[in-house]
Amino acid sequence: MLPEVEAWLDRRTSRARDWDAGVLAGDKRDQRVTVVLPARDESATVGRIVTSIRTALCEDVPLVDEIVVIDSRSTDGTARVAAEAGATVYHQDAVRPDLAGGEGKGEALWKSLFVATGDILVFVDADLLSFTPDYVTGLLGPLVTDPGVAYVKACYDRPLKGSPGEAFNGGRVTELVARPLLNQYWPSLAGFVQPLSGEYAGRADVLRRMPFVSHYGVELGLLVDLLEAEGLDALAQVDLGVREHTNQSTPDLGVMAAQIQHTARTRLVRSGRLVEGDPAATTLVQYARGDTADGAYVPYPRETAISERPPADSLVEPALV
Ligand SMILES: O=c1ccn([C@@H]2O[C@H](COP(=O)(O)OP(=O)(O)O)[C@@H](O)[C@H]2O)c(=O)[nH]1
Ligand SMILES: O=C(O)[C@@H](COP(=O)(O)O)O[C@H]1O[C@H](CO)[C@@H](O)[C@H](O)[C@H]1O
Repeated sequence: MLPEVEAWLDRRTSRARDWDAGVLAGDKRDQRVTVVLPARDESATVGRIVTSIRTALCEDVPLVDEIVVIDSRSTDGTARVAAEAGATVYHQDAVRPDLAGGEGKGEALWKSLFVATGDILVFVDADLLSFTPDYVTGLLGPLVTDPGVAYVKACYDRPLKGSPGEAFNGGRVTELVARPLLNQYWPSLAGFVQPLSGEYAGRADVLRRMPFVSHYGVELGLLVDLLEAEGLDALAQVDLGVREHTNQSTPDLGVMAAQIQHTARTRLVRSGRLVEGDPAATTLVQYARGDTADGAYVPYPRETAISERPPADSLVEPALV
């Protein structure tokens, strides 16, 4: 491990219990805080998370000023559930409709930059099964108290359903793809225990200067780009204990893995560390047994291409007509 990473781990790692919501509510002064939940078909979990944030961190303690849910083309009533729980809900395609064409989680997060009013934005996945308000309090701690911190990632144990005791059985793409890639090409980021964690927070003005990769490339893209733009010491992590969420299937994580590999490749090419000859293929052929009598395998081509939205600040707001 690089000496700078060892020093960073010591200096820039804290724990949720180090931070008190009431104290931070006072310390934040006139800074507004928005919690953003990107949600695609999360009606089973989004309501409890929004209610938990609203009651504990808006009503009981005035730490959070706004809860935004970006409805990411849900078909299960997510928007209604989130609104009934007290969130302000925006459909991702209804935000800046003049900017059509983005896809996936990264698009939902990028669109939140055009509607969230916070000076500090906290991103929380809407499929969490273990959410508690100190997830938000912990992520806010370093940002509210240290102007030198621009971005904070959660870290936690990630047990996988069916293997509750194993802290790192979950985060399969992290362990099999992202962590190896980061250690090979961005060893300064080796101190992040959960580089793909879906809970993180940042200063809105900094995030508005960053490009957002589409789909599931957004977390790796932001981490690598923020390292370059802001430097390692502007980044921090907070130990939130344990995180459980609705896990995707392994084939679906294969698509996620390919999107993350594409994201890493674009950054390596952009920085001149990799010369791209023929462009990488973006079709991932997966397999399943067909329903024919002989049960032969059937190929399932999956699209893994990523795209990238420019920094929000680089776009001129549409003229008011
Ligand atoms: O097109 C998408 C895909 C995902 N998500 C949300 O992004 C978060 C993380 O996605 P997911 O749970 O699919 O990823 P995982 O946690 O399984 O890696 C969840 O709140 C999803 O609802 C989204 O808003 N739009
Ligand atoms: O960390 C991971 O390997 C993946 C999959 O986690 P699991 O193996 O389902 O626990 O989950 C994360 O990665 C996504 C891509 O960055 C994020 O968008 C998710 O929020 C995060 O849960």
